Amino acid sequence: AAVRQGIVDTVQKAVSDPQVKSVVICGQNGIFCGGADIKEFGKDISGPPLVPVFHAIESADKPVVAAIEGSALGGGLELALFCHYRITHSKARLGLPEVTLGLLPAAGGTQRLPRLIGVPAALDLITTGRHVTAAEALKLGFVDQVIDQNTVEAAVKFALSVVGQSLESRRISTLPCPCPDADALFEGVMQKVRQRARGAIAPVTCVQAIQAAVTLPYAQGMQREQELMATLFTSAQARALQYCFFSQRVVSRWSMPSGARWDTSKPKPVTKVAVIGLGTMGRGITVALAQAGLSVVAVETEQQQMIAGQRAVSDMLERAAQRRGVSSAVYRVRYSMKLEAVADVQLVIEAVFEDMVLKEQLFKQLSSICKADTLLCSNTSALDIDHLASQTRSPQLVVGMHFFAPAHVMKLLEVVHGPRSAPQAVATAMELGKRIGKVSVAVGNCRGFVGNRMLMPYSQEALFLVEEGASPEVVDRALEEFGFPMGFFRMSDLSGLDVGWRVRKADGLVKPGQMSRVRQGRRYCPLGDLLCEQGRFELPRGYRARQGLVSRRIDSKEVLERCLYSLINEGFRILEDGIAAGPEDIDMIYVFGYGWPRHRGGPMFYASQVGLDRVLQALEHYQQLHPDVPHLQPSRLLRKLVSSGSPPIHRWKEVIKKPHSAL
Ligand SMILES: CCCCCCCCCCCCC/C=C/C(=O)SCCNC(=O)CCNC(=O)[C@H](O)C(C)(C)COP(=O)(O)OP(=O)(O)OC[C@H]1O[C@@H](n2cnc3c(N)ncnc32)[C@H](O)[C@@H]1OP(=O)(O)O
Repeated sequence: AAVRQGIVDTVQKAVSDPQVKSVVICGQNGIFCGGADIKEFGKDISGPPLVPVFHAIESADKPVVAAIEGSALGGGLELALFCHYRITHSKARLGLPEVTLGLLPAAGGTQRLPRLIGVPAALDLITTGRHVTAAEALKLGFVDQVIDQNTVEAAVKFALSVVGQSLESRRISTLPCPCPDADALFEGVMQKVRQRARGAIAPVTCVQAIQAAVTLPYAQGMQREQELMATLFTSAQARALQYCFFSQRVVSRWSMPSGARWDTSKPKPVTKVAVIGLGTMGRGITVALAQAGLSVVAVETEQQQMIAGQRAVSDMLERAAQRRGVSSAVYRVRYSMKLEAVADVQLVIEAVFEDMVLKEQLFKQLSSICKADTLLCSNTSALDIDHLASQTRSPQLVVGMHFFAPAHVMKLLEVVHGPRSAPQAVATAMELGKRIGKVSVAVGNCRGFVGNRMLMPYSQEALFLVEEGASPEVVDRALEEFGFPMGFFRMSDLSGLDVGWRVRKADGLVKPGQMSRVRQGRRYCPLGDLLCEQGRFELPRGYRARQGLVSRRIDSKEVLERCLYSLINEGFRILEDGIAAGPEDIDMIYVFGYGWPRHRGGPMFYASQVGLDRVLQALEHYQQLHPDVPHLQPSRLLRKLVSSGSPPIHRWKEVIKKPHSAL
């Protein structure tokens, strides 16, 4: 509000003072403007409206120049688009990212950008919200000059040089908005956006607003923009997306149950890293590290795997180099078939087959080969980090670094601390994650950590629903309509049914050829095992008949409640156990690692929006119907939160109080 008031007062003064011949608008400390303060959005917005004063800038009879350094995003770029000229530093980033916050650029962005750069380019920028470089902005035509020197000085010089020149063609509101074949264009774009948006309303509303720029005169288009913004501004999706924006930053300020924190633990410098194992995960991890400029030693002891792995890594790096317009020689990867090659690295990431005995041996060997202060990390997706640590001479230097496939693409990294992991080891892994562009979340050590632990009840419910009569398609359709890119069954098919089968075997749950539906004292569905054993895909009907199960009609409400609420319930247990520091950590893991739709904020945020009492009631209802399913038993924390009046999510920590490690 204070910035808006400052802009209004100063612009009015500058425009009306006859002694002022031209005006330059710049930001402080090398940043033009990151846009509206998102924290103001939840409340009643105070301070003056900006659009009228922005129009006063455009209609001024003296040149107004934006000097853009750092960022010009959202309302910041919209302000610049009202200026007559835009001079930009080469390192600046520009964009209209409102769609990522569940909004649209409502200070004229949807009406003015298409007039300046054409409808197709504006549609791309506004519906994706992507940031562009100054060079791309120049090419697209929404900045006038890109410079490497002092931007404000250059803008002042320029502003003085154009005093007295006609400003007619510089007023974007007066430009036409031509769009040949508009109907076909918008129909095609709308279809594409709907498909990509998976239920998010903001991208679709952005398209409607841009369409108004084509079909309506400027003033009416501006009014339509306001009306459409009003439908988004207080929406649940906007709240969820803005929660995600802040949560992504909250999780970087990690803490451990011991009290160790991000701001009191200093990471160790890391320049040279080793990756052990060149399977799918090892390849992706090697590429991610090399792309971030680290020197990587990739070790694989099996010759065929080494040949295939080396080729795959080289291909990926070659493509990355082409995209960046550099030679692939900038990437430093050395390959070796001997473990001794890791002797001088500062950090090792083990990515061998998911087998505890194999990993135990490897950690023992690494502990004797590596320097005493080398950090030893495991990419295991579920195994006990503390047990691996106990194989080494420095257990405090062992942490989990759980990547998600494909590791050079997926944004999530779970950094797993065991009870003995030193804060510095966690700080180093978190810092490395940040350096390679990951959203890193620090979590405690338990079976499956956070993400996979919560996936267990979710996947079991999906299978139980099929036992009871739902087809895999019905389950997947409900989950995909909710916003997941893939339902449980499609996801399992893609990642390989044998992956889960191997985990269940290791847990002693698989009894080949046996149909028993109770294992280890609880309900179990052997369908997945039977599929793997027999290689069959049309199994459920015959299976139900053999088991004497009577099929019933299952609707998408039940699919969602049973799959999602049981996953959420496990999330509450994770919070109770101190495995995750807060609900934001769980939510970012699900948004960045498991395809949870971002516009629904993550499972814990979703629970808070549905209403904790409703989640509790539904769990109680299903638990009565299925008393042999322990994961439907509502967690203590959920009950405690409901009996504390279901506080908003940012106040859950007060109810959780002192977290403790279960181990
Ligand atoms: C002068 C014009 C103002 C416009 C005012 C408009 C008033 C509203 C009426 C009209 C409505 C028009 C519609 C306009 C809507 C918008 O403008 S929505 C906002 C659009 N902008 C963004 O989405 C930018 C978001 N921020 C970023 O992308 C990045 O933060 C950055 C700016 C590129 C900087 O990145 P980096 O250097 O990596 O720092 P970070 O760690 O990300 O951020 C530092 C801290 O700043 C907080 N923060 C950043 N942006 C905002 C923001 N827009 N609002 C509130 N807070 C923000 C961020 O949370 C960090 O905080 P801490 O975690 O506490 O350190």
